[in-house]
Amino acid sequence: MDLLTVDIKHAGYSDNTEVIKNVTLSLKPGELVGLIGPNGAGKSTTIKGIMGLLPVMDGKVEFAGARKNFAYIPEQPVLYEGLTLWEHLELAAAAYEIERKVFVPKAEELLKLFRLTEVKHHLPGSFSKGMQQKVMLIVSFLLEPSVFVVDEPFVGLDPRGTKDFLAYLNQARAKGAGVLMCTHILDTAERICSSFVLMNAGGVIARGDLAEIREQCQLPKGSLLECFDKLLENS
Ligand SMILES: Nc1ncnc2c1ncn2[C@@H]1O[C@H](COP(=O)(O)OP(=O)(O)OP(=O)(O)O)[C@@H](O)[C@H]1O
Repeated sequence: MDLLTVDIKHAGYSDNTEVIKNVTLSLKPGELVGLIGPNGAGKSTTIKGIMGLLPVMDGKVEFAGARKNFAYIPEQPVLYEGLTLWEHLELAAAAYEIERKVFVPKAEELLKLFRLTEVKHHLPGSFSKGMQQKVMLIVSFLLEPSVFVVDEPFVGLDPRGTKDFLAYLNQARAKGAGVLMCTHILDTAERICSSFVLMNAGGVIARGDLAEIREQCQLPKGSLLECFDKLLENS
C-alpha cells in the first residue's frame, strides 16, 4: 500500500508557464525518498503541488488515510510571534486533538531530545535558525503523521541536531511512516535515503535506489554526487 501517490501532469504558478511536468512518485511505509536536483529544478514546486498550494495544477495527489496524517517541515520555520515554544506545542496538540496525557510526556521527551527544555517558556522569535527549525521538528514529531514532507532539513541544524533528527525520523519509519525529503546535501542523502527522484528542468530524469541510479548513468561505483553530475550532463 502506498502512503502517498503523486502523478502531476503539469503544474505551475500561472496559466502560461509550465514549471513542472510529468512528475510521478510514490511513498511506501518505511521509505525515505530523496527529492534531489539543482537549483530551480522544480523540487519545491513539486512539494507545493503535493500540498495543494499551486495555482495551476493538472494531476493527482493521493494520501492514504486522513489528511491530518501528514506533516510538512518547511526549510524556513513558520512560527507565531506571540506564542512561547510550549504554547506552540499546545496549539499543535489542540489542533490535532492529542490528549493531554499523551501530549505532555511526549512533548517533554522531544524537548529533552532536542535540548530545548530550558527555553520552553521563551518566545521562539528570539531563537537561532537551527533552534527554530527544531521547534518545527518537535511539532511534526508530536503529531505522529504517517507521511513527513521535509524541505532541506540539514542546513540549519548542527551535527548533533541532525543526528537526533535522523534517529527520531528512523523510529517513525520503523513504525511505518514514510518520508519525502528535498535536499542538496548529497552525501547525507546517499547515506540515509532508500531511493531517489532526481529532477532537472521541471521533470524527473532518474529514479530508484543507488544501485538503480548507478546503472542508469553507468557508474557502477559512483557516489550519488558523481551519478547526479553525469545524469545532469546527459539530460
Ligand atoms: N512563486 C513563484 N512564482 C513563479 N515562479 C516560481 C515561483 N517559485 C518558483 N518559481 C519558478 O519555478 C522554477 C522551479 O523552482 P523551484 O523553487 O521549484 O526549484 P527548486 O528545485 O526547489 O530549487 P532550489 O534548489 O533552488 O530550492 C524556477 O524557474 C522558479 O523561478
